[in-house]
Amino acid sequence: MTGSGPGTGLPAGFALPDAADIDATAVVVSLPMRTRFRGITAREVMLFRGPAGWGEFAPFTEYDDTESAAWLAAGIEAAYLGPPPARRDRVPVNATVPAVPADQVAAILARYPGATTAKVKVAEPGQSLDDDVARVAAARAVVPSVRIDANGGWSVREAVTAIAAIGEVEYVEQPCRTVDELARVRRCVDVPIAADESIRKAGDPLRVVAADAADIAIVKVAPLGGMRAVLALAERIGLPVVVSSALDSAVGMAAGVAAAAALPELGLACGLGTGSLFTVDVAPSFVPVEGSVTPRWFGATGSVTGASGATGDITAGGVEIPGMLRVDASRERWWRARLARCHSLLAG
Ligand SMILES: O=C(O)CCC(=O)C1=CC=C[C@@H](O)[C@@H]1C(=O)O
Ligand SMILES: [Mg+2]
Repeated sequence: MTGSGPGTGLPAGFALPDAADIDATAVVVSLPMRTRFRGITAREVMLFRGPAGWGEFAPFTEYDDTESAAWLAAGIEAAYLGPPPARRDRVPVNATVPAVPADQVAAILARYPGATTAKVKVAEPGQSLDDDVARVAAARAVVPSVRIDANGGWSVREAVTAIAAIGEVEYVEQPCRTVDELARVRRCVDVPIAADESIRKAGDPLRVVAADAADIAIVKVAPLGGMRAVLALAERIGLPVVVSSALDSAVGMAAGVAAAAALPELGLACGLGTGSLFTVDVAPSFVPVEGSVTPRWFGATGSVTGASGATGDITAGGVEIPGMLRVDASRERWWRARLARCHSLLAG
């Protein structure tokens, strides 16, 4: 059985491990968050171990199996192949500011020591442009460079108005939902446009280039099918890239940092500092030092304590999962069924 193909990122000829092998070491945890982010206050992730270390399978719960299969490929790549060779030992990261009231921004930025760039969420449903302007201004008061992410929340007209009101930013990420709208906004404003959902959720991630819709590509390891898929896309897309997290645990973050460390060129800060959004993680988070994080891999060496198919603590390869983070039996069954379905899609 091989697992290569579009959207998986696994190399041709790679022997897909059996679902039962993955299931045997799989653990599902729920990481509590300090601040609501993309509508959630706890992040569920499934973790498993292979010969190269830990891998993560954590598509957001509302994602369907077809989209989620790429996330499984990324976890399998991590656990069975490990990281590609690194070209640098420091990866600059941005601070990530959720759609909080402006008076909370400074406290959030304090968790990113030395970061000089903040990515501020805007266009949150139920909030106003004044809220966005105030939040961005609060970030600008602390860091020299601010980028914003609208997650497709604006129409073209709203985007043009909002960008003018918000003022100078490094770039605007996904101002509108579609590629054509991005292209239209890009023609109307001077600020660079970054594509995120238009790449990670697209049938063809290169369409943003053909449509002249973006100046910068946001690339994420899990949705794109793995570290090697990100490197291949970065080579083909011909735009500066920003490797960002998918709200990963420390295990998934290790893959994001490894991909960023392996890129031939990295000129922009990456969105890999979201470990700070969790109150507790499965390993010490990638907390920035002087604005950068250091690649680290959660390997397969050392003893394993604890069993996956039960409650209780598990430690292995630098990962420490306290039993209290593990989900209840019904969530565990849901994740294992999802794993089996996505594995079938990869195998097929
Ligand atoms: O880029 C960052 O600073 C952090 C990552 C981040 O913003 C996201 C992670 C996960 C899901 C997404 O809604 C969100 C994004 O849109 O980029
Ligand atoms: Mg984004």
